[in-house]
Amino acid sequence: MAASAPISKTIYLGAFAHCLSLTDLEVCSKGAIGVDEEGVIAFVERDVGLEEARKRHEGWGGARVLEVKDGFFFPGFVDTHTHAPQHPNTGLFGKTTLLDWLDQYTFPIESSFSDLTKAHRIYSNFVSRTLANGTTTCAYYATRHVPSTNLLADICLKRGQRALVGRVCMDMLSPEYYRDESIESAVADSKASIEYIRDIDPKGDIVKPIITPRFAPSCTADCLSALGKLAKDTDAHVQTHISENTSEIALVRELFPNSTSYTNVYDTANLLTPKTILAHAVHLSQEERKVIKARQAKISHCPASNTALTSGCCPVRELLDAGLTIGLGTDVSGGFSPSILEEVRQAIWVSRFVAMQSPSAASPNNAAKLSTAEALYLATRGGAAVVGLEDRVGGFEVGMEFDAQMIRLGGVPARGEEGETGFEGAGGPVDVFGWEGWEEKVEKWVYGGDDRNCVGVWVRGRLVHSTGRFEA
Ligand SMILES: O=c1[nH]c(=O)c2nc[nH]c2[nH]1
Ligand SMILES: [Zn+2]
Repeated sequence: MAASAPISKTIYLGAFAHCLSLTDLEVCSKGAIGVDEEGVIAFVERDVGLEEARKRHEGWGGARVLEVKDGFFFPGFVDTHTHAPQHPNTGLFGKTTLLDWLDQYTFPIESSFSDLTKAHRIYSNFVSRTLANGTTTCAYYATRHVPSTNLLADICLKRGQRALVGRVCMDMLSPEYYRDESIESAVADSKASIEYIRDIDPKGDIVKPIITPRFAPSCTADCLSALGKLAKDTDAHVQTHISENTSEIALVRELFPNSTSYTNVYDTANLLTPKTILAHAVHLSQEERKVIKARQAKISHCPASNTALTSGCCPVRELLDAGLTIGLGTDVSGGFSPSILEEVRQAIWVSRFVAMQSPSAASPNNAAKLSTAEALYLATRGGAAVVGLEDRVGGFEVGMEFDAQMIRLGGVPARGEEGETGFEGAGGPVDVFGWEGWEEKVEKWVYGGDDRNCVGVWVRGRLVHSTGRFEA
């Protein structure tokens, strides 16, 4: 499955689902998606069999055919915010909240990434884990070490996962043992990593660098400004955290007394650009939302993390209504899962908690609730827009690149045989009885599925993960 192996022209046959807009999920029970040798979608046919699809498309008679049985194709997920070095801490947060969690769990593990052997083991494992969960594009925080940050980019490129990889900058309020020595060294190290990543993938088709000030409390104003200048000079993406937790917001107020808001701290440093990803955005004021929209910066919604660290319930409907561009982020290891499907569920749950916070408990604010279609949109097209790939990935459209996952619901080995456990042999963790409509099958996958249902993953038409449960 080398990322550089040539690919053959393929017709992906069978059911597919994808989002047409925020609210509109198309589920096609009998489709044919033609993908050329460059991994670009050449045609999308609905309600046709193989012979009809071939007849309609000259030159596709000899194309390889890959049929999905008992399932459907779905666009690859986009994870707009996660921390690869925190993977060993997944599930470990106890009763901490953001600031004590950073000291207790996060800085110690991240600081150990000066060890390249350890970094190789953990990063390889995490990239495998995210791919196995259908993540075809991922915005990664690494650590402040240049060699291991570059190694993460190497691994993503080799495995064929699209990635934004960021070397973390932090020149204050972090422990002595894990801090940039100076603004100059923070900028020079960031530059070195940007250059390395642009060197290994000059067109940025698979991996790109992303400038990564950890968050305002761990960067001086001068460091933030220097990174804003670096973003301008290099036209690179930027990622940081914003307005995650109320104690953090109070700390920012204390550390930056001349700024009018958390958003204003980044805006003053010229860090809010159309290529900026702001993770969390739980407690933004109306004014901050307006500034972020005006700068066309993007939001990564990280519901599992926000609940685990009791940071708050992000009012996603309000952010959508304010016109902001939003994707989902696993935020491992604040978040407890590397799966964007899990974030889809968590985003839906959190929207319901927001709905139940309405003044009348007897009548929830239904407008706040995200539908399944909306959450899937955030996981695919929304995320693609957050990382600047909205014209290339996120849906099945002619001219887009084929980033996809094959979801199987039936026919996958069951966890028990009939008679022994009572399971009827349905696939993975989702029981399908045969009478469900396709929309219902998608719903069942969203609420009950996991990586056992994701049997194949493609990036630009190239197979990058397979469980061996289908014939390629
Ligand atoms: O969820 C988070 N994870 C982190 O590692 C982090 N650092 C600053 N703020 C943060 N928030
Ligand atoms: Zn984070």
